[in-house]
Order: sequence, then structure tokens, then C-alpha cells
Amino acid sequence: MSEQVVLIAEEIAAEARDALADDFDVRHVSGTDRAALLAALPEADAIIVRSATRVDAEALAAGRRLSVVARAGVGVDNIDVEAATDRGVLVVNAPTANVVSAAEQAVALLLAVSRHTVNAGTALREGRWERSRYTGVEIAGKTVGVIGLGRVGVLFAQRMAAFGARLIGYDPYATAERAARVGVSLVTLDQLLARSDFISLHVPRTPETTGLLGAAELGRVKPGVRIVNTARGGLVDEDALAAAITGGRVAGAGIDVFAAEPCTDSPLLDLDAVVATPHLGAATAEAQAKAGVMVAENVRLALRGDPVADAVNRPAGRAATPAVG
Ligand SMILES: NC(=O)C1=CN([C@@H]2O[C@H](COP(=O)(O)OP(=O)(O)OC[C@H]3O[C@@H](n4cnc5c(N)ncnc54)[C@H](O)[C@@H]3O)[C@@H](O)[C@H]2O)C=CC1
Ligand SMILES: O=C(O)CCC(=O)C(=O)O
Repeated sequence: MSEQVVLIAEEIAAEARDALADDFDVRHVSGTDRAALLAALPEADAIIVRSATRVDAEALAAGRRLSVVARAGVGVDNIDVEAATDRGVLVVNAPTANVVSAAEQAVALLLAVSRHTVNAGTALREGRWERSRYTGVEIAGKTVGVIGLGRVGVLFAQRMAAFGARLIGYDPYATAERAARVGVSLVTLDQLLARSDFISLHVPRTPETTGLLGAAELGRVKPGVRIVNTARGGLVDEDALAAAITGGRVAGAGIDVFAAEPCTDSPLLDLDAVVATPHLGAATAEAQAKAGVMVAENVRLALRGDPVADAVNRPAGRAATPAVG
């Protein structure tokens, strides 16, 4: 039997490539080069992606031999999971690999926005020693609103607790007991908007969460709030947020993710009160090593027909194992 083909469509850790190289024909393609991706897919038994490769119905149809789509990270919103399930293709991810890095990125952006770190540093490099212009705010004693109390949201809340913040959270699927265990009081979205000095989003992008913070919601926030989004673009309406910042209702924002990525023209990029990073939440050596090893293991299990703990979907006939908790 010829070797099974594993197609790597984005940069993943060398450990992952090495873990697969002995047993599979590992090939590389740029997942953002659509024509090359579609040309490479027909021979692939597995494809490994991060967030930039769109694995939609067309890509899945091109991948007629595919058994598994592996996401080296958490969010699977770039994969058409329903279409994959219909075709009997397993979708696996690495749900715990980068959550610490993502939570740390949210903290980093929140601090940078609160202390004008980027603008003050840029001014200094340009020869301006502007101390009074860049007076910031403390986190201690402030109310931090966490939207989404899953893995990243909880890690972020724990880190904010260490700063002495009061924590409130909105997550319709979390129990008050689970929230209380990490010192978070569950509230409604409206209560969170009205009371938070800082808001950080940690929900997946779904039809329900897309546009979660639009013009109406941003009109109900506590004046002077600072908003951090390291979850997904599209959760916060970028035009509405830019307008709320320009109008003075929102004091600033830390943004790692954009509705369209790569992003070049968001109105947020023109604003001094915004600290922006190009989807770097998972961009640490540790997260990439863990994600690479997890997806390599999942690809190996899936191609051998073994049950995969991190499967996002379970096409009929696949044995299920408990999800990683
Ligand atoms: N910037 C980056 O590089 C990274 C971004 N992420 C993003 O962070 C998201 C969260 O990751 P995890 O915490 O690991 O996911 P998770 O699945 O552990 O938690 C998501 C939480 O959101 C809650 N939720 C779902 N719908 C909601 C709604 N309508 N309103 C409020 N809460 C809702 C769920 O109940 C759950 O508690 C991922 O889906 C991904 O999009 C994750 C890792 C890195
Ligand atoms: O692979 C990446 O760098 C993106 C990480 C991410 O957004 C996720 O895991 O959901």
C-alpha cells in the first residue's frame, strides 16, 4: 500500500512534522494559495491547518481521499464541520494547546491599552519623553467583565484576580458554581456591559456570537470601558467599536483578531487608543509545540482508525472517547 499523505497547509512546529515524517508522506502547501490548496487536496489523506486556511465544502470535495482535517489550535470556524461530517471526515483540534498563551495575550493587550505602552514607546523612540500625556489606569479594584467562561476565559479570569480585579462573567452555558470556583459572578450581558471597566471576549465565533458587541451593545457600555478581543474577529463590530472610541464612550481596545484576516484596512488600525496585533494569541513557542504534537498524534490516530479524544465531530461509525476537559 502506498504511504498515506499528510498535507501541512500552515506553519506548524517542527516536532509535529518530525513525528509524522517516518510513517506518512508529509507534503507542504500554502493554505492561503487557494489554487495550490485545491490542487494538492485530491491526494491528501489528512490536512493540518491553523486559522488561515479555509477548509470549506469546496476544499472538502477536492479532498476526496481525506479522512481527517486537523486544526493545530482551538477555533474551528475556518472549517465547515457540517460538510466534513456529511462526508465522513473527522475534524480534530488541539483544545488545550494554546489556551494559556491566548489568556496571556489578553492580559498583555489589556495592560498595553491601560498604560499606553505602544504609543508611549513609539514617542520615546521618536525622541519625545512624554510622561504626562501617557497617564494610565490601574486594574486593581476595577470590574473586569469576561464574556465566555471556557478554558481561555477561566485562565484569563484567574490572572485578573491576581491583579485584584472584581470579576463578573457572561456565559449562558456556564453554571454559577463553575464561575464561582474562579471568583466570577455570573451576570447578564446587559449587566456586564453596564458594570465593566474592562471587557474581554473568550467565545468561539458562531452564528450566535457574531456581532455580539455591535453598535447597540457598545451604546450600553460603562463610559470609559476598555475592550479586549483575542477570541475571534466578527464578535465585535469593528466599525461600531471605532465609532465608540472616536465618540469617547470606549476609552480603548486591544485587538488580536479581525473579521477579515489578514487584515489591512480595519478602521481600528487608524486609532491611537487601539493596540492591535496580527492574531498572535497562540504565537508562542510553547503553544505551537503543544499544538503540533497534539495534532500529529490525532492525525496518526485518525489515519489508523483509532478513536481520537480531541475530535470535534464524530461521523457515524467512529468510536467516541471522552473529550479533553
Ligand atoms: N487569538 C488566538 O490566537 C486564539 C483564539 N482563541 C479563541 O478563543 C475562543 C475560546 O477558546 P476556549 O476558551 O478554549 O473555548 P471553550 O470552548 O473552552 O470556551 C468557550 C466558552 O464560550 C461560551 N459561549 C459559547 N457561546 C456563548 C455566547 N453566546 N455567549 C457567551 N458565552 C458563550 C461557552 O459556553 C464556553 O464556556 C476559541 O473559540 C477561539 O476562537 C483560542 C486560542 C487562541
Ligand atoms: O493557529 C493560530 O495561530 C491561531 C490560534 C487560534 O486562533 C485558535 O487556536 O483558535
